[in-house]
Amino acid sequence: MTEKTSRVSGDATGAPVILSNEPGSFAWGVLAKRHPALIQQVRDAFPYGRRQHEALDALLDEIANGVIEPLAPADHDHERWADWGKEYFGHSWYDAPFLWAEGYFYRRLLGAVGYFGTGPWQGVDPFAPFKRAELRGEAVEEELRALDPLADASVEERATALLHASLWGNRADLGFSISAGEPGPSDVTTSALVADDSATLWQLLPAGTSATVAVVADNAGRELIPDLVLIDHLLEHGRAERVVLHVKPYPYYVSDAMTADVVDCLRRLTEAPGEAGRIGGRLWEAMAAGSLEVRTHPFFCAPLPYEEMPEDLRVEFASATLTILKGDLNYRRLVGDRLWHPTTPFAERTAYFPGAVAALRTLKSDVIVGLEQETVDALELAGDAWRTSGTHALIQVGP
Ligand SMILES: O=P(O)(O)OC[C@@]1(O)O[C@H](CO)[C@@H](O)[C@@H]1O
Repeated sequence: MTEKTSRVSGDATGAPVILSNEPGSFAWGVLAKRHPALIQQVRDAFPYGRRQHEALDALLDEIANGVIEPLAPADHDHERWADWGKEYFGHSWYDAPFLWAEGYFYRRLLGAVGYFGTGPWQGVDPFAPFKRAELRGEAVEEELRALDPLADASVEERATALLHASLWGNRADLGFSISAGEPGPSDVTTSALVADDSATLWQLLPAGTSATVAVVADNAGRELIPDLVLIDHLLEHGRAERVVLHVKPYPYYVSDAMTADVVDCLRRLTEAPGEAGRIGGRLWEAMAAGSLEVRTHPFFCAPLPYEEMPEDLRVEFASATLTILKGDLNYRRLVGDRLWHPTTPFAERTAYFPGAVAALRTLKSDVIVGLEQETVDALELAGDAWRTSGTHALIQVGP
């Protein structure tokens, strides 16, 4: 890693929890630079009134100069956050665990713009303009056109291409592009995979069985479209009889998908010509038939690792043949947001998971497990910020 590693706090597991208090570290940069830039983008995208601008100013000031304040007692989720944040309120944002601080930042941002209030801005997604622009953009257009030649490829080639499209779709996250610039769509290849358990993934889903696959979505738009195309492939080729797509209950981490985003993506697909339109039509029917179902749960916006998932979600994942977790944040929550030794076995970190789980993730934060030592050595030798720059990806299956 050429970047400074985040300062951390250790405990009995031996692997330190990532904090944001080391200037120059990735986590510090997210709080000190990415979040203020995001607030500016949101201000520019909406004609907010004075109340919202003042609340956003206060949030910026609190993060830069103050201490973490709790939610107002009248807020609907005050009690939940009072519990999750009791150790951190009254301390600097930079000294709280990075995972917690980011989750709470998004909750406070939504509060500041009136998302949870009773006024006219209730339910207005502050990130919707960015998501919409992406969905209407040339990159999506091109990606949809690229589905046409794939229709003639062999089933195996198609399966691999669609799995990789879903994987690399994770690179196109809007929060990431705030600090990293627009990712180039075609400058990455499978050789950038630092771990590849795709053979195991396909073995878990042999054609013709009655598998249920849970897909825990990450970003909308350029990530969700290839996720949906992969889901269509699983259903169409009998690798799954039923797919449950889990999305966020409210706007989160800039471009995370909610039900409204699934609807927008399905419309985008159905309105497209050629193969994309046919896939969109099939998915629309799958929704009506119940073989594709969208669900959400408050835990998806909780600042907690999956190890602490509630019982109803545990039962849900236990009943799936395979749960596919998309993206960097889900990975951090799956293995724990800590500086593990990179060769710590993925199976060890996911042993608590109630069923088979696959992570499809481009690397956009310091957390990593399950690598071979020679892979780590080669990555370190290359000298770039391989853990955080989104140039590398992984497919890992456990436990
Ligand atoms: O979960 P995603 O969309 O793949 O990534 C989320 C992300 O952009 O947000 C965090 C920093 O804000 C990082 O963990 C990661 O880079």
